[in-house]
Amino acid sequence: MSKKFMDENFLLSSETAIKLFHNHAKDMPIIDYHCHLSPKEIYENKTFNNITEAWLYGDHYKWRVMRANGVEEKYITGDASDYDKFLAWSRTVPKIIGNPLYHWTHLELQRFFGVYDLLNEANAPKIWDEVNRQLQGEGYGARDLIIKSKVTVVCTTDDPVDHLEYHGKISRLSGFDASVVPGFRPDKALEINRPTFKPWVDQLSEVSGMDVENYGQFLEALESRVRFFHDRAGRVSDHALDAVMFEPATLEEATAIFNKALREGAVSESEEKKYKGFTLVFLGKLYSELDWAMQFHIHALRNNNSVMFGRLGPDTGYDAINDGVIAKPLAGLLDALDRENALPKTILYSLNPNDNHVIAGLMGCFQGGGIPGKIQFGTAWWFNDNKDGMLEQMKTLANLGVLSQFVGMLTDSRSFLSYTRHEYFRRILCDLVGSWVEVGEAPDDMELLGDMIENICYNNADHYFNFSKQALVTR
Ligand SMILES: O=C(O)[C@@H](O)[C@H](O)[C@H](O)C(=O)CO
Repeated sequence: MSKKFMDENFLLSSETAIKLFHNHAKDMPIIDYHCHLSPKEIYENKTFNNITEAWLYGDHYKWRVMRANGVEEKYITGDASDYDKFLAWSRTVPKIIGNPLYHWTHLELQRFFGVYDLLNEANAPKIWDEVNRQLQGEGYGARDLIIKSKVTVVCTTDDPVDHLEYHGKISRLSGFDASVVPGFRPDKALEINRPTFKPWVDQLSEVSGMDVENYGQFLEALESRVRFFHDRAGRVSDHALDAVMFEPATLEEATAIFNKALREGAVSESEEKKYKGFTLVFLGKLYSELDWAMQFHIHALRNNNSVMFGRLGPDTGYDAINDGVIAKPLAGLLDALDRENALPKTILYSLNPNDNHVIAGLMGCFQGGGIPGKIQFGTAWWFNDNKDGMLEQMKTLANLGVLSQFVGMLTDSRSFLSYTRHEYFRRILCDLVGSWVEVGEAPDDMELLGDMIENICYNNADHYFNFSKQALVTR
């Protein structure tokens, strides 16, 4: 007798797993410590005219499988009607069994709209009408969906030159109990060989109100933005290290490379490694002083389709997994900070699962300071954000580190309906731990295991990030 599709015990294959999920995971709140939601849309409590707006306007995960299913681009990012785009998605969903989007799509229909029908072309008209009726009613604005999902903290991803005006506006809202805090994403300060570098330096000067004519002034202005974010409840940085580039460098070397980049443009690979090495150590020391968590998202191979990059820009479903050597440069970077007693709390993610043991191994080299889980092996990211990837990441972490100190899941999403990814993760986590009990590899001690589950679902992140959970009134 096959198990009912996505019932209340979805992904739970033992009595222990069922008890752990329903009694310890299901009702825990959520700290979404990395996502790409728009602070403006949160402040404006953006509503959605239809499910295409909520589902398909920005989700490159869905765009990617639609293309693979043969859907023409006009029905993905083009000028087709919202209904026709929804129909195209409805035709795609029955074809993506085995892909997490099949589960996420039905979880979102179940949890936010009480719709338990399968999404397919035949049911599409009925689901379109019912879901849109609800979306156009009360309680489906961006902030409503955050509260409905029991989210206490949303950490967005923001450029250092961002004014964070919407974070300030949100913090002054009455009756909205979630905190929306900025995430410091200084990629444009690091990517010295990209065309964005010099224009960004000019922006930094303008926004900071400081002259930036040399590297020392650049670092001062960058520091002023870190402190600007900190004053507005920022406690997390995020770096996309598509390749881990690190070489030790002196201030004089980094200064000369910075000046060369501004004067001549391109610098050599070795110069780029030295510049990034010095600048990342500078920032890491600041993060450590301010007790921030530093995130490294490693090994994305971005914008591989140059034609579509030209048409649609980044984060549009044309990225892939990079490969390369990360162990030695990453070890060098972490050690450079640790030697100065300035290694901050750090979360290491790699898009390449071949790096899992490298990261989990390195993680163990730099724990300490009395901080539980100071160095984290980050949750399964992007192409790994599926049942197999999550299990692989958690088993590797358990085998090489301390799973009980894991800060758990994040959405990394641009959609306000993605919070069911936390439920998906929690079910997988409970089934993994439950499976150990079923075969006698873990004690059937529901108090011990229940605490472990609740900590991974929420409490660890609460302690680790120490976000302010009061609505913040910023200056
Ligand atoms: O670098 C990023 O943060 C983005 O590429 C992001 O990770 C990606 O677009 C995504 O959302 C993966 O889940």
